Amino acid sequence: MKIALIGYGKMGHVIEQVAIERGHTISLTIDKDNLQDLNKENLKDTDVAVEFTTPEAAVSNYLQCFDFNIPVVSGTTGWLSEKEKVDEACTKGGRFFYASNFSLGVNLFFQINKYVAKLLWPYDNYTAQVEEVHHTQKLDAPSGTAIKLSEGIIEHNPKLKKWENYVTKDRNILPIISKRIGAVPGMHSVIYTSKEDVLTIKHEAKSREGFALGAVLAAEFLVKQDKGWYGMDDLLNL
Ligand SMILES: NC(=O)C1=CN([C@@H]2O[C@H](COP(=O)(O)OP(=O)(O)OC[C@H]3O[C@@H](n4cnc5c(N)ncnc54)[C@H](OP(=O)(O)O)[C@@H]3O)[C@@H](O)[C@H]2O)C=CC1
Ligand SMILES: O=C(O)C1=N[C@H](C(=O)O)C[C@H](O)C1
Repeated sequence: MKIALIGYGKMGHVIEQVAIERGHTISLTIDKDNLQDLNKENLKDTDVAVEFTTPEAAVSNYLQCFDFNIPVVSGTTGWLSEKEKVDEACTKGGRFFYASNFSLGVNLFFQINKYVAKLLWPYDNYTAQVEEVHHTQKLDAPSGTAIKLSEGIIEHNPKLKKWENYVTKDRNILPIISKRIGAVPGMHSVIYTSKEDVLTIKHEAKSREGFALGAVLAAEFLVKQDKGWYGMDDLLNL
């Protein structure tokens, strides 16, 4: 496959490595300083774009690619308040694959998380909390993964009404605690605490390679699909 990389930062570089290892070529690299190169002429030899940029840039990058009939895989977090625009574009012909976290382990964690939430919610002695730790360059908080974990818990716990990104003793609110430390690639925990014990489910990324491999596998999957919005549950048959 010929892959256009949109966003050539920490993730863009690791995706390039993994894509080449899997026999793909990079047809185009777009970063903040050459945005004008994202055009029809430059994309004519591209099969799929892989987009890891910023919350502000992501949606306009997707829509531009769809206009040129290029399918997009994206892992950029923090833009989902604009989800409707992308939904609409996908009904009109856009091919899109989105995951807030492309690692296999985290996608299994999403499933385990819902199961544990279903088991534990009737026990009033436990209170839940989500914690995420990332490198100090991360722009958004809470992380996209922490939001998805929290939505999974709230879906299965009728006592919880919403999540908030602060510590609270309100038992109707699920707190998400965000920490920014050094170069941590990504750590997520769901913690249930009672007077007697603590039950923790935790995922720790050792590097960015797991995210990059997931994104390249998603690109290989997306080029074979029809228009629409896809995610890791489609890729992994979860
Ligand atoms: N889904 C997943 O599995 C993962 C998701 N992420 C998410 O991916 C995103 C990127 O992460 P990361 O690579 O660490 O961040 P970086 O800051 O290292 O890279 C982002 C790159 O995008 C560039 N950029 C900014 N604006 C534009 C634009 N309009 N068009 C094209 N490129 C642009 C930046 O350029 P410049 O430096 O010049 O500003 C930078 O090189 C984040 O939202 C992060 O949360 C990260 C890891 C895994
Ligand atoms: O910004 C990052 O680095 C990461 N962002 C994603 C998120 O917001 O969930 C995924 C991963 O944890 C790394």
